[in-house]
Amino acid sequence: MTTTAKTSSAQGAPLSVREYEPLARELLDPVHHDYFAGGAHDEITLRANEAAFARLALVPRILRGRGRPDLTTDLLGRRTSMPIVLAPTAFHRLAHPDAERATARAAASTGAIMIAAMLSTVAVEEIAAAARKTAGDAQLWFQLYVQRDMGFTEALVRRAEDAGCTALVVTADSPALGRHVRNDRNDFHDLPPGMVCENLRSLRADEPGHVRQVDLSPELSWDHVRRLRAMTGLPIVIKGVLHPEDARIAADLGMDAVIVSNHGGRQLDTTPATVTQLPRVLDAVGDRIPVLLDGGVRRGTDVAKALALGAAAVAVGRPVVWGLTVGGQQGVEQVLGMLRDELAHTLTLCGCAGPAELDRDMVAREDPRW
Ligand SMILES: Cc1cc2nc3c(=O)[nH]c(=O)nc-3n(C[C@H](O)[C@H](O)[C@H](O)COP(=O)(O)O)c2cc1C
Ligand SMILES: CCCCC(=O)C(=O)O
Repeated sequence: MTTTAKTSSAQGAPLSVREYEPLARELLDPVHHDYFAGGAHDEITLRANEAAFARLALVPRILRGRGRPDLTTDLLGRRTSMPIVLAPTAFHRLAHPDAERATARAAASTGAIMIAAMLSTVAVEEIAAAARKTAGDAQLWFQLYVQRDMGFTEALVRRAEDAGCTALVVTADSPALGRHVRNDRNDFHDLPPGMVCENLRSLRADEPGHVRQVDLSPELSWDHVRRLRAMTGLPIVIKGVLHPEDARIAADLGMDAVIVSNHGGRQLDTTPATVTQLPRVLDAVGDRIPVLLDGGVRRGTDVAKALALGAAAVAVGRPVVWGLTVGGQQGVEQVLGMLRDELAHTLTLCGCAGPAELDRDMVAREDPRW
């Protein structure tokens, strides 16, 4: 095998997930690229998420004769093809005209769970229809920013239920919108003409689905979540957990899972990298409810590290947007396929028959003094 081949995207098809980013950047309006790529304030957390994975080392086991790994995973009582979920990301029409429909088809054809964003540019019913047409058993979770107007929140929940979504993902790290220097500089605060948040459309003429209609409020509390719990039989996942105590409260209130997330570094800057905070959250609730993680997952080895520490699954945000931008449905399929194949390869090299065979002893922290 030669080792001269350049892996740069200029040489042909991308060979790694990261190689999709510069390709997407070439295609996107620079203002929209900044929106997708950016993080809050100094983007310290944005960088920290990826850097923390690089500081962890995998310690493989040898000669265990495990054969080819099986990636199938149970999440919230249902089987999924792999422990890699599509994180909710808003505004897919900025990336590709097929928008969330393409993402949903790609997730469905890969057998992966898509978390549809409340702020999607295609209505949840249409996203669900696209997914189901591709695979009858496609699983869609619905991400919700709980609105203080609980009547409106309930209307959204009913739409998600009626569309066949099988879980609600409540984003809890956004009592205010993160400040993005890039968006401020670009004066990007709403969608361009002709695009709206389809799930926010209402019959009122002054509410045609503008981003500014979204209520991100510091008044939101566990009380709202309790009311949501009483409102629906769907499993509820709390996204944006960093403090172990919050994970404990979520479990006490009957939540079905939590996602350790700092919103991809887009909310409070200087929060810890998610993978460094994961063990603390797992120590608090890991034996009670599944703990997922997102932020900075770019390689199968990153997935394996999070799983080895005890995550039930990971979610990916920006890589999906890059794939969508570059190739619509096919681009997202390629990105998901790469992560799946890299995870399978990593498990093989670690001597594991499946994600469940990874354990904490197989991850070591690289000591920077060595
Ligand atoms: C462009 C973009 C839009 C996002 N929109 C949402 C959203 O509407 N709701 C939400 O809960 N999280 C949103 N997120 C956060 C993601 O769900 C996820 O936490 C984050 O992207 C994970 O980090 P990663 O991009 O490094 O994979 C968004 C992230 C990005 C990059
Ligand atoms: C009001 C836009 C919020 C979408 C979002 O969550 C993000 O861009 O991170």
